[in-house]
Amino acid sequence: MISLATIGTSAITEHLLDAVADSSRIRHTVVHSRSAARGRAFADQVGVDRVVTTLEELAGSGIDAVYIASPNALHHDQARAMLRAGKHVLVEKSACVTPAGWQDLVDLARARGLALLEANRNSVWHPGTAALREALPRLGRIRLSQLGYCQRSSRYDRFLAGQTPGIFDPAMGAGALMDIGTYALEAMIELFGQPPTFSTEAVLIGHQQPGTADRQDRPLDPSIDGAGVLTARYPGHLCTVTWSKISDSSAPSVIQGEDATLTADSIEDPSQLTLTARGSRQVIEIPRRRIRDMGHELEAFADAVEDPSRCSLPQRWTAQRLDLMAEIRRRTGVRLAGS
Ligand SMILES: NC(=O)C1=CN([C@@H]2O[C@H](COP(=O)(O)OP(=O)(O)OC[C@H]3O[C@@H](n4cnc5c(N)ncnc54)[C@H](OP(=O)(O)O)[C@@H]3O)[C@@H](O)[C@H]2O)C=CC1
Ligand SMILES: O=C1CO[C@H](CO)[C@@H](O)[C@@H]1O
Repeated sequence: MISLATIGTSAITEHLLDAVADSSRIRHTVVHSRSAARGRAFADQVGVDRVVTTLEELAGSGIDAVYIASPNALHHDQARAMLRAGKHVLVEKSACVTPAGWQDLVDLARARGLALLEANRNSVWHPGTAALREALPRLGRIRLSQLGYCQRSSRYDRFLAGQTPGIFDPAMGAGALMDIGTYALEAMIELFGQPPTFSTEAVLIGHQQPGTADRQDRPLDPSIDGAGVLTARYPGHLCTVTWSKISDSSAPSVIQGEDATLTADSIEDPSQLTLTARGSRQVIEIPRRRIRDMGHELEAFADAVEDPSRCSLPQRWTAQRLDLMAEIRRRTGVRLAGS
């Protein structure tokens, strides 16, 4: 039984713990919070005894593994401290702000024989993503694809009111690309590989500075991306990827081949795929226990703890995506702390 600690006491840790409750291989034993009171309240809610408030205590707490669900900018240092203490690490997306930070963690995990995975819900361990990959050969030559994840953030109103919630804070390694663009880009890389060339644009948002309310064309400071688009050029195939935290889309993701078209209801949590060929239509239902089911990545992590060599391929996908995201930020003028 793998003894697991959690870092972070927000809703996503609760989702992960729903999956832990279903697992016969992982047990939640320690809660880390910066605040003893918040940690205690969370630990009581999820039925755990031990609460720690520092990484040093966590490192010495006898756990085998850690799930890190703090803001992106903190992931690298927290993961590094845990790997150095000999703990396996499952770290939320985006795993690191920079590709170099991720490579540093991968090198450390390999040197110590530890599992290190990014907690990508829609990586190939998601049965919907796996089904998408399996269906691709039935499409014939792929010519056009549109992948997207656009969801207006519940925290956007606070941003509009002049606050900077973590998810829109450059200091926290956040923004639309890092928060949800990551899912569609991960899918693109897993399905089609790293694009040889691409073009990209972003919608930058920021707080009005005094005296600039009438200057909509003026770059705002500090600025972060609210939405973005990328067009990847593969040989004979164009793939457009869209992401937004300031507007919603219910449009499905679509992959068009010369022989058939494949549609996914959502790219971050595919639950229904439709394969349409001339004159035929096949619907593929992907059973799921709940919305935001983290059970697949949790079981993949348990497998990786048993055999850390299983991390190599997903680690490479993470590295490729973080490289791509760094280049997108460079081209679109998004400056995150530490990058
Ligand atoms: N897989 C998925 O579906 C989802 C993944 N995520 C990912 O989870 C991670 C956390 O996201 P989210 O919950 O929105 O983030 P929050 O800003 O809500 O922070 C999460 C936790 O981190 C701790 N924390 C917050 N701010 C700081 C800080 N400045 N310094 C140190 N610790 C801090 C807090 O725990 P405490 O105060 O107890 O220390 C908090 O509960 C991100 O990487 C995000 O991308 C998020 C949502 C869904
Ligand atoms: O991964 C994620 C999925 O969707 C959330 C919004 O509900 C995001 O904020 C989050 O980071």
